[in-house]
Amino acid sequence: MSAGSAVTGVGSTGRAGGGVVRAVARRPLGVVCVAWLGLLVLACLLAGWLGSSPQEQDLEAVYSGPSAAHWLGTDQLGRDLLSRVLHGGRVSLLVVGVALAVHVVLGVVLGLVAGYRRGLVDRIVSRLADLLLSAPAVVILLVVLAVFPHNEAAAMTTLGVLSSAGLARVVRASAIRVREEPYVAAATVAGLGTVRILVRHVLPAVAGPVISLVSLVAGSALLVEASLGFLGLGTQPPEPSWGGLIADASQAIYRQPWMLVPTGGVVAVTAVACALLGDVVRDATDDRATGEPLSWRRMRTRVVARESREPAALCLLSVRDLTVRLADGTPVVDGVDFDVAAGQALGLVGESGCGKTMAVSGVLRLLPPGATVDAATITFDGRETLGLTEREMVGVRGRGIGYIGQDPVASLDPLFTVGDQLVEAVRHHTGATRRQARAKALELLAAVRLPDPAAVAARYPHELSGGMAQRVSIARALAGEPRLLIADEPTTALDVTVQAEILDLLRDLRSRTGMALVLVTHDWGVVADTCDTAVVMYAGQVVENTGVAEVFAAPRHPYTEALLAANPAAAEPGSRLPVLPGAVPAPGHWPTGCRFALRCPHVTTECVAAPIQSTSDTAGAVSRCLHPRAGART
Ligand SMILES: Nc1ncnc2c1ncn2[C@@H]1O[C@H](COP(=O)(O)OP(=O)(O)OP(=O)(O)O)[C@@H](O)[C@H]1O
Repeated sequence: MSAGSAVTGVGSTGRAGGGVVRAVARRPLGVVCVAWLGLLVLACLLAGWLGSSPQEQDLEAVYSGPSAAHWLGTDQLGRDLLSRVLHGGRVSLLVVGVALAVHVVLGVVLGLVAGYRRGLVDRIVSRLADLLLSAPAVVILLVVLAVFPHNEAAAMTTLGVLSSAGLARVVRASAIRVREEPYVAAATVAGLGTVRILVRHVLPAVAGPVISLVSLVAGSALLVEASLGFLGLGTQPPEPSWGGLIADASQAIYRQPWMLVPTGGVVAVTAVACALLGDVVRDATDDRATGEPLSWRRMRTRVVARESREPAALCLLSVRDLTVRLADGTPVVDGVDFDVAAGQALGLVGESGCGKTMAVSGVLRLLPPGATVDAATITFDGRETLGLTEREMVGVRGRGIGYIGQDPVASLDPLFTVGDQLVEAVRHHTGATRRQARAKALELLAAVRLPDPAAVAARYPHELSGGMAQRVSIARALAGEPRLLIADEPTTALDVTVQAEILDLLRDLRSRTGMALVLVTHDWGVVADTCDTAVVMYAGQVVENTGVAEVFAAPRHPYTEALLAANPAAAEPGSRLPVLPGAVPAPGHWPTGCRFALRCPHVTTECVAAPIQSTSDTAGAVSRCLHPRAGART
């Protein structure tokens, strides 16, 4: 996805992120519906002050039509209909509120948990939802009312439970979509716990569908309540309820047909207003769903520790024999070893599809659903991470290892301002008060060289340029003061000038904070300028691991040599750009022997006969080649 399209896609999301309320307020129909419902609720709440008592009888004026004394007329006992409609509304709206509260709490909690956690929880919730949706609601309501006669609260609670299944399904579907958004992955990498991510990032993003469906259910619940009252199963006379008033009016249909207008009218108009509001909210929030999910996802990764192999002593991060398999068992990273010392910068280099992203994702344990991580060891800061639970990994990510990705705008939650997101990260990592976190957030924005931090903090992600957004995501990654920052092609989506600024910033931060850096890139210029060590990957394997000066002076592996020769930055002006012919074999189609053999000008029969093992020279430089290039030390 180009930077431009990313900004556009997130921009539309961000616009709606200003709030469902603002989106609805821009639609006249929405304003009318909200105004009607708001006024009605207010009038019902103030019924005691607005009209006479609902039981006060005026036997001189039974069945009267609208008049100055009785704006909506009177009933069979001369009681004021306006007063009875408003007092009846209190009862009806209260029990509808009970149904909605149960509906929302159950539906949202079950839907969020099922959609976000997936697996067994999802299957259980889905089956439960199927069961509730197939249950005959009317029969169950009648049974409940038989057990609890005239208890509308019990009936409405049951209705809330039965209808929550539909909401749970809608929320589940939204949560599945939202959890694949890069900003949710970024929040996970920043070390935020599940509940916090659900409440802070997923819940606001599913607010649109939830409000839309709840409005529709409110209309239905109102009709059910009115029907129960009409059938005499609900609130009993002389206490007014909307259903009871309609029943009274229907009995006087020949004597005073007008009575049906205010009693039936208020129910009909309110139910229609709820339904229309649901439609308006759905239309207003539809464009919120347009953010394209990227490949980074929140995942439950199965981790397998192989037979022990010693991690490198004194290394901040030590990875041995890291293998990552997709859900179908296809390996995409195969036996990768590398070490990062404290304060060191390591460049992970290779063509697209070589497994660089998957290797760092394996370390962070953030992989596509169903993927597995096998390794002999992944030690961070002296601690083996393979045995850590997901909860313990949350502590490692963010505070121990920060992460910034390729698409900075997409990694920020479009629903919150930059300031909110930084304050959240700082508070999460440091436990600071809101005020302290705010001050720290501004410091971080200044540290990543953003002019006028206060103004930037007030902006939404879609109001930032790509370079600004990347600085913000670096600031957020720094909130936990990580000892290691993994930057996965952090400048891919940026133009050349901004690329240089961001790399300069990373170098500066590294020298100021002593933070180690793993930089995933395919740009040798970036490696030369920023890194101490180069790890070259090809078809899921490390084919060369050596110091940066050494790799430029004497590459050992023919792939490294070819990759360096194809570096456009080293091309002579006016000459044809060098290219590396052929393509990286796809995972699942790796040859048995040397994986570079098909593209290698030095290939021999023994290269293709059996897998090639890594060897290291006296200085510790590693290569995976039977015929290392001239100049290589032995
Ligand atoms: N979610 C996924 N599902 C299936 N295959 C995937 C997924 N993500 C990556 N792959 C495959 O895994 C292999 C390694 O991908 P990876 O993204 O790690 O490569 P990379 O070297 O980082 O490339 P790039 O520079 O393009 O990001 C590729 O063949 C890719 O197609």
